[in-house]
Amino acid sequence: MSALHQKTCTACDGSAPAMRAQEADELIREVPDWTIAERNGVLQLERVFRFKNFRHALAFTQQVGELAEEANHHPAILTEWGQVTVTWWTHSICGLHRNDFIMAAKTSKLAS
Ligand SMILES: C[C@H](O)[C@H](O)[C@H]1CNC2=NC(N)=NC(=O)C2=N1
Repeated sequence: MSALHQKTCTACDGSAPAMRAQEADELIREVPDWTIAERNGVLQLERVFRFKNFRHALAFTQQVGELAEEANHHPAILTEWGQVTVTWWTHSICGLHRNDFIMAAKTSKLAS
């Protein structure tokens, strides 16, 4: 089976059920640098990427934005001096979908 970062997001029209915590706990093993957070009852995937200054953080932000546009799947991104916090979840289902784990793996690949 190919690695998660090589997979493509599938269409998610909002009819798919949000992933349960147990399933998310299994998939997180494939993206161990990411954390599952719950905000307002919504499970999300989050990782902080560190950079040496704001310019590098901004360049990474742009790369993540391009990745998101290609996949038509979009994260929340907080860009600060020296760090970028990327948060993935699927808005249409108010929770996690396999797509979020694929995007997390692709995001990590950008930074490696
Ligand atoms: C119409 C368009 O396909 C949708 O609004 C997409 C865009 N990007 C998205 N990104 C994320 N993270 N979740 C969504 O449900 C989502 N929906």
